[in-house]
Amino acid sequence: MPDSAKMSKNGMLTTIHTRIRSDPFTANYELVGRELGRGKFAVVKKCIEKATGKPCAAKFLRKRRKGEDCRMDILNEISVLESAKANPYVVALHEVYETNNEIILVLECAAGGEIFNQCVADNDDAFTENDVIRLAKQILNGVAFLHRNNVVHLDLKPQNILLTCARPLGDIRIVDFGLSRRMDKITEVREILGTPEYVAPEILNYEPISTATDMWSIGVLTYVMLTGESPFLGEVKQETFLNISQVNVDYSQDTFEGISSPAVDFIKSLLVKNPRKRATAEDCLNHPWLNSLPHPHSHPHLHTRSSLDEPETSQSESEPESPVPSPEMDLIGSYLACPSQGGLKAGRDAFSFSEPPFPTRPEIKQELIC
Ligand SMILES: Nc1ncnc2c1ncn2[C@@H]1O[C@H](COP(=O)(O)OP(=O)(O)OP(=O)(O)O)[C@@H](O)[C@H]1O
Repeated sequence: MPDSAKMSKNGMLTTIHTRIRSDPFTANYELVGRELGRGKFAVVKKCIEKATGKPCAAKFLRKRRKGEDCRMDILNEISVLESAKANPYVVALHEVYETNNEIILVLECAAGGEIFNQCVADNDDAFTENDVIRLAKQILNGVAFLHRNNVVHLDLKPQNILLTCARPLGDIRIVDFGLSRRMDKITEVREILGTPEYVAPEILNYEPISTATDMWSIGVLTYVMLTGESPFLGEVKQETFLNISQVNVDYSQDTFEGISSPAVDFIKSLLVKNPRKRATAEDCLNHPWLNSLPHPHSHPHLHTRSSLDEPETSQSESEPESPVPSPEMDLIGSYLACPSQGGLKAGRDAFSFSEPPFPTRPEIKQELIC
């Protein structure tokens, strides 16, 4: 049965076309191996489709969270996945099952795990600059597709960019659309979204969000992929937020040793406080760094493994143009940012707080994302 509902005022899309199955998931899939990962309200497990032997990833999402029914949030995630199914860099959704307590998304399995692991690796598994160029093009291809379809991801970070294969280095898959929003019919956003190290200054300042909000996160992501360091990470969340709002970034030779200057220029075009002056995904795809010849050297953090001998995968040429025109993205809504719920874990978790780190706009009623 198709499940449909209205667009909610905060940009959640809850009309879906995928049939929600009520027969037992285990009748059609066998769970195998260990957990692939988990988030706050979901656990992801590897499974095999019995009929075909195909490996998949089953994301088990709890419908009730903190005493609230969050089924609509899950429908929003499904809806976004559906709208991005033509893009090869957004994880594919195969099927959806529903039980009393959970909704199970059967996803394409990205067997190479999170790029986070290679970002923090200090050995031969770390990325070279050429690897980062190839992966950044793929991330931008996926994000440009979302943006053309008026979708913002709002939680882009190394834990949500997966690899089809870690060695040899495969292609990326963007996952976790739990915080994603449609930007066209949105009237107001009064939620706290994102992950401390990756959130844009406009979120901390209660200013409108837009596709540019994702672009800031891509700037942070690229910095982390190239240097292995998180540019705004402070000892405590308040320090992280201060670093973000002051755009306090270390572009020193020391940090960027062995990394080309177009790479630094690329990051600088994204870590711009004013969202209107930030590069768009299309701008980035045309940036000289992504269109340069292979770089002969790598940062010491990155070592020397080269991706040059690995096959190039399909890029934007294969992707159909979206018919949806770009909307005005700049008066979408306001975020209310709130303070810490404990120590940072190198950006693993999206945040939602109980009190703001900075003075709040009194007229904004706080609504926590569940
Ligand atoms: N398709 C997939 N293939 C392989 N691993 C996956 C897949 N989807 C998710 N994972 C793993 O599970 C983790 C959690 O998934 P996801 O981020 O979608 O869950 P979440 O509960 O929405 O997370 P969060 O609390 O950060 O919002 C991912 O970081 C990743 O490691």
